Amino acid sequence: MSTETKCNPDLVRERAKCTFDVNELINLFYGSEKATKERRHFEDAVLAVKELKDAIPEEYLSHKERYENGVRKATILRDVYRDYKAKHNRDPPPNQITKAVIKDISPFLLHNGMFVPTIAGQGTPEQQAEWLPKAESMQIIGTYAQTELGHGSFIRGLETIATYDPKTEEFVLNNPTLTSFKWWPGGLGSTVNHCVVVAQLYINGKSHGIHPFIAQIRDLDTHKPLPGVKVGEIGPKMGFQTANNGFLGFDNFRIPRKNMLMKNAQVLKDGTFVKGINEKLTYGTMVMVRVGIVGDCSFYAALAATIAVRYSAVRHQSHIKASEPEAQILDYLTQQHKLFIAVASSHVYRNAYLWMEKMYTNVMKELSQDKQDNLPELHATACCLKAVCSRDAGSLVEECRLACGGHGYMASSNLPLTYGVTIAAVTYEGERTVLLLQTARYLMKAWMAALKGKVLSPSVSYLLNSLKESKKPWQNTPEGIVKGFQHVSFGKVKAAYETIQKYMKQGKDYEDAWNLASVQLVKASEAHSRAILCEVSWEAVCSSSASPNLSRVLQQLAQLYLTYWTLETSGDLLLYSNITKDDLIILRDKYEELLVAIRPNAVGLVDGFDLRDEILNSTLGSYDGRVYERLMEEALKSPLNQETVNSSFHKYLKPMMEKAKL
Ligand SMILES: CCCCCCCC/C=C\CCCCCCCCCCCCC/C=C/C(=O)SCCNC(=O)CCNC(=O)[C@H](O)C(C)(C)COP(=O)(O)OP(=O)(O)OC[C@H]1O[C@@H](n2cnc3c(N)ncnc32)[C@H](O)[C@@H]1OP(=O)(O)O
Ligand SMILES: Cc1cc2nc3c(=O)[nH]c(=O)nc-3n(C[C@H](O)[C@H](O)[C@H](O)COP(=O)(O)OP(=O)(O)OC[C@H]3O[C@@H](n4cnc5c(N)ncnc54)[C@H](O)[C@@H]3O)c2cc1C
Repeated sequence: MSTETKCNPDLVRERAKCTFDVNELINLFYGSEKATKERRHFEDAVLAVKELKDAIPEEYLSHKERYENGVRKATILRDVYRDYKAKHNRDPPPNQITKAVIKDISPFLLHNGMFVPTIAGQGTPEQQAEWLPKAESMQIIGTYAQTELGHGSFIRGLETIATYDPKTEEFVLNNPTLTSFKWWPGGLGSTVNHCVVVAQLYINGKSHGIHPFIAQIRDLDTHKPLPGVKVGEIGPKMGFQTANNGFLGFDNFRIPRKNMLMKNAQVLKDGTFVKGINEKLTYGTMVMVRVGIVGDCSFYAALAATIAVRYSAVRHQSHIKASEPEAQILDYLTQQHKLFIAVASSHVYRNAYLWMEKMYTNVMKELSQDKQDNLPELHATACCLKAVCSRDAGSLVEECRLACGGHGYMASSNLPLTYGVTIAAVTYEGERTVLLLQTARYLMKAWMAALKGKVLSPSVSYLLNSLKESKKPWQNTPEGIVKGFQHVSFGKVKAAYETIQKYMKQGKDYEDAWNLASVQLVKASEAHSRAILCEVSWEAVCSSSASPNLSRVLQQLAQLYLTYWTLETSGDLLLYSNITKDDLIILRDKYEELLVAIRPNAVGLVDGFDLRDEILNSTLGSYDGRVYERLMEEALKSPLNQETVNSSFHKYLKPMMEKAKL
């Protein structure tokens, strides 16, 4: 981090006010002092590579140049990872340094994030032995090709066909229609030479559902598409410009039988199909990534909050009191209301991610012992938390951007790009509504089990408790608020269930009744997620090992999250819990008190995310607060500023002005 001496004086004053040890917060957030040291050490190693520094901001590059620069840097970054592993005999620690290098999304994201994990999770030991060493060492580069032009959410409807030919012991891949073309996979455009293709399996004319296959699509030497492969890039998007998303179609393209990933289901040489123990295990990589996305949401909220809080400490505009100098905009309570929820939410998502990671690891362990009892709970929880955290994080990033006024609209603030990338997570890895409806299926089942008095899984056990105990008087404590959110979820689950029953009594079948109740079902899933986020984050704060000074601030942040959402969803609480108008007024006052209490620590709190200037990549958010200098320095990099008079003057403006004289 830069030294205090070069800092904007407002930031120096803010840091002096902080009531806790920022290093303690950093170590707590990242797990330990050792984890912080190792992460910083690795980040240093990456940032020391001169070739990874961009000469000019990426926004000035063409689409093609931007991609090529992305690939160039991704390959260098890959070398740094490899060297670290060779030297330390372990992978680099979790870090976000890719953001400092690639800025947008790496063309290797899908290779590391889904191609390798799918081979590891869906391949037999023999298949893993064959593919993993090549993939991990980057002898081959892959992606995860599932979504098609016509189908993304409903994957049973995928149209890519893999027909088994027992004579040659091969699968024949075909994309018979335009809508069957793969569309979206990252890296597919021009980067990868392999992919996991999710396709409908046909044996002797019989369909056996969707399965993952490994296909080599480009020649390893020339990189040309292999015969029978039509592949390309899908063009510019809201973000993800360097992710190199692509399309792909096969025309009678043959792959060996061993290329079907057969950990779950198998096709024997003679074409016998052996079903797996649970066909949904084929969806395993998506579950893992959904858990990871909750962690990503923590990062994006932290990044946007760091930029906006530091900027708000430096920026002065208008007066709170006419007699005083122009105020730091961070002193306006409305600004605190916009920003502190982003700081608090980052901690909430982080705790939820750690909680989900544990659940995921346990279920994977159980699955390896053929125990599937807790898989539905994992799937349902990953779906709703991914859906709610990504949407909320997108809104928080946008709010932080808006909170930076006009400068937040500058690409150099890094907030527009961050918004584009964060909001993508609402759609990828399962569209929000679709995932919330998956959780709703689970909630309806849990509700029916609760009605029968059965024991429920831990994450939904509150439904049974709420059913058994009549509503107790509202308590304006964090624990009381958590209970309140559980009552809301309980009430919404019950109402959605009863709505389905109502439509069925009117003669509708279950599917139509489900569709008619689906707005309520989505809301029930959201309420369930909110109850989990509140409970998990409050418990994490209460059981943390933080010192009293830090603990006080972390509790304030967690309470801010609880109170913010109580006030945001007061209508629901009035409907489904025993909260009263008076309680809400007390909580409104409490919320204002929390904003005021957090205010002196605002800069310390974002320093506690320990995001380096290179990761922030923002004129507004640097540690030293040299906002205006950086804005001007960045503006001067514009190619339009490299010449005094642009040729368009002579070509267009002057002729126009001269014509106007006639
Ligand atoms: C400062 C802060 C620092 C913080 C630092 C934090 C660091 C931590 C971060 C990360 C950690 C690392 C983790 C790794 C992350 C790596 C990320 C990199 C990758 C990013 C990728 C971005 C690019 C995007 C890729 C993609 O989008 S790939 C394509 C994704 N596609 C989808 O998601 C499709 C969505 N659709 C579906 O999943 C399904 O179609 C469906 C909606 C689930 C429906 O399926 P269907 O077969 O039709 O089932 P149903 O009939 O509806 O249900 C039947 C039954 O099955 C159950 N079910 C369904 N799915 C599952 C499942 N997965 N598991 C178990 N069970 C399942 C369902 O519940 C039903 O059950 P019941 O019948 O009992 O109700
Ligand atoms: C940036 C980005 C990167 C991606 N990367 C990859 C990748 O690497 N590999 C890959 O395979 N895919 C990738 N995808 C594709 C992504 O997984 C899909 O876009 C996503 O799963 C949503 O599917 P869809 O586009 O078909 O949306 P649709 O399902 O068509 O959604 C459109 C609307 O229909 C609604 N809808 C659909 N079904 C239902 C239903 N059953 N009930 C109620 N409403 C419904 C949705 O809620 C939504 O409002 C990526 C997408 C993006 C945006």
